[in-house]
Amino acid sequence: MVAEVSMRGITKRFPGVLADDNVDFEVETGEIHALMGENGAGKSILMSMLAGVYQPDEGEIFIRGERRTLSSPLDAIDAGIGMVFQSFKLFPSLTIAENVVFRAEPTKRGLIDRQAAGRQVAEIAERYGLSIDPGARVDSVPVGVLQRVEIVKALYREARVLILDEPTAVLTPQETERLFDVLRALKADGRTIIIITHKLNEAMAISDRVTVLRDGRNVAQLVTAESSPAEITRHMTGRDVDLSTPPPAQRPGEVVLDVRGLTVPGTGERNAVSQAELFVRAGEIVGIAGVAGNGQVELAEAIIGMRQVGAGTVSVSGSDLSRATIAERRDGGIAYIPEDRHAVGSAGTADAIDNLALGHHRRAPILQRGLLSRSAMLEHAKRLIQRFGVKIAGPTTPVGTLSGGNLQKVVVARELDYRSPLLIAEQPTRGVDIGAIEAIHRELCKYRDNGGALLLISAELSEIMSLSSRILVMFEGRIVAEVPKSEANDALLGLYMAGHEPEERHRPGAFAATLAGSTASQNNGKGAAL
Ligand SMILES: Nc1ncnc2c1ncn2[C@@H]1O[C@H](COP(=O)(O)OP(=O)(O)OP(=O)(O)O)[C@@H](O)[C@H]1O
Repeated sequence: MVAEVSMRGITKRFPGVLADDNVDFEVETGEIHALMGENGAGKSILMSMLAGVYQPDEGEIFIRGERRTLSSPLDAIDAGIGMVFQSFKLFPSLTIAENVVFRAEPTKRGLIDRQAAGRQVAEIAERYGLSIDPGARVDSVPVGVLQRVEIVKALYREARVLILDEPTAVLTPQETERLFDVLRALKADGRTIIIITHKLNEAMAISDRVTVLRDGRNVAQLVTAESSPAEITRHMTGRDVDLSTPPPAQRPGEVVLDVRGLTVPGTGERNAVSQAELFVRAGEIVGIAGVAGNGQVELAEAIIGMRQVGAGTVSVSGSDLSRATIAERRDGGIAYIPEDRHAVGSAGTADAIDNLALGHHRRAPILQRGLLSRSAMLEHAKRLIQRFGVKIAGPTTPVGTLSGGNLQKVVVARELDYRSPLLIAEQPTRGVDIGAIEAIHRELCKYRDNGGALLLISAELSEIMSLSSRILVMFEGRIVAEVPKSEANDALLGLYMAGHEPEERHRPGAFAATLAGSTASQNNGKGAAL
């Protein structure tokens, strides 16, 4: 049988980096094929060559037995290949429908038929259960929706081969299930799916076969049903990885973050965040769960000062920072790992030395007698690159060229190294490989054990449940429930995330009331420590 896709002897070099090294990669028609490997293993670049974004230095590509030169994405689309990338390739000022049909617009009497475009996009979205509003402008919708737009865009072009680069990173468990239903339907239709993923459970659930890349080489091709997560992990990392639940927190200390009555205006009628009340204590991790777009990002941005607040206060370690600038808040003790590591978390054209020094440049040893010390910056960068195992050609490499997971490590390393009393971490392990997730979780727990207060916002319920001692659930801009770790499970959190009324003891504030009560009785009725 002729393979749908056959890449033979593919090599791709960048200055100082051998991204793919003589890779053979084959995918059968109508299969779902998972492409796995650590950050920087060469997965995205290999698939970018199939999508016509990059050209191999050596090797050949055959599509259904025919040798093809894919010099551009248009060539790839012509060959029936569509790719949904990790970083979105959308025009912010255009609508979702305009983005989807861009360069393939339906026309009527020679003019673009906007109505038909909106209708067709809505039809695809509905058919595959991807909820989007075709008329909404791209810059007005949250990151989770953007991912769905990218998926619809590829589906609109009716790709025979659909490549998805970590498509579920921004989806909830329920949305992921729905996407998998879509993928299964596409497969039943005879289409071929290649899914790049770091999630073993996803690969096990959805794929027929798995190819593993390590250091740019194809090290294993496995039939999923005959393999196991442990075997795949060993091929990816060359070692056994400990993914057991990290040890629980010790007794938390004083309140570090205290948010009261925080309201953040939204773009429409509804507030993005309404009357949020929350606190995080020293030595404690508090998780925020919620379907993307329910105010989590706005809440974090309001706390760090990136967003205008309608009402309410934000205090850190007893200081009211509600009117402070971002720089003052950072100096006041807030570190921040933003959801969008490209646009917010890093400067892509700057090198690792500069990116890792950001924020640290106002303090010794990097700031010396009012001047930046380049040698201190270099030492700082080298130390963090080593500690976090960032795969990078050298400290002077622009971080925009790093693989997604490695860029994430740069941002996490920089923010943890502030040793701030409060850390707000949004999706800290999104797109990060298994070994690195283990490392980042270990670092976050170490931060907590050293007395740090961590507000963790994550779409990964398993991550939230394994790290947090309390979980707040956001729905339509409100904190609607508060669940202690001991009572949390997927099903319960899923219900609250979908807006179900919480049980009495999970109502927000119920925990603080218990705490205040017990502290009050311990204090002989002299009042709560909160
Ligand atoms: N434009 C570029 N210039 C220089 N090096 C690059 C460029 N793009 C990628 N690289 C390097 O090529 C290697 C492979 O990158 P690739 O993005 O394929 O990794 P990946 O396996 O997809 O990783 P991740 O899981 O983190 O996304 C990495 O070391 C990366 O830093």
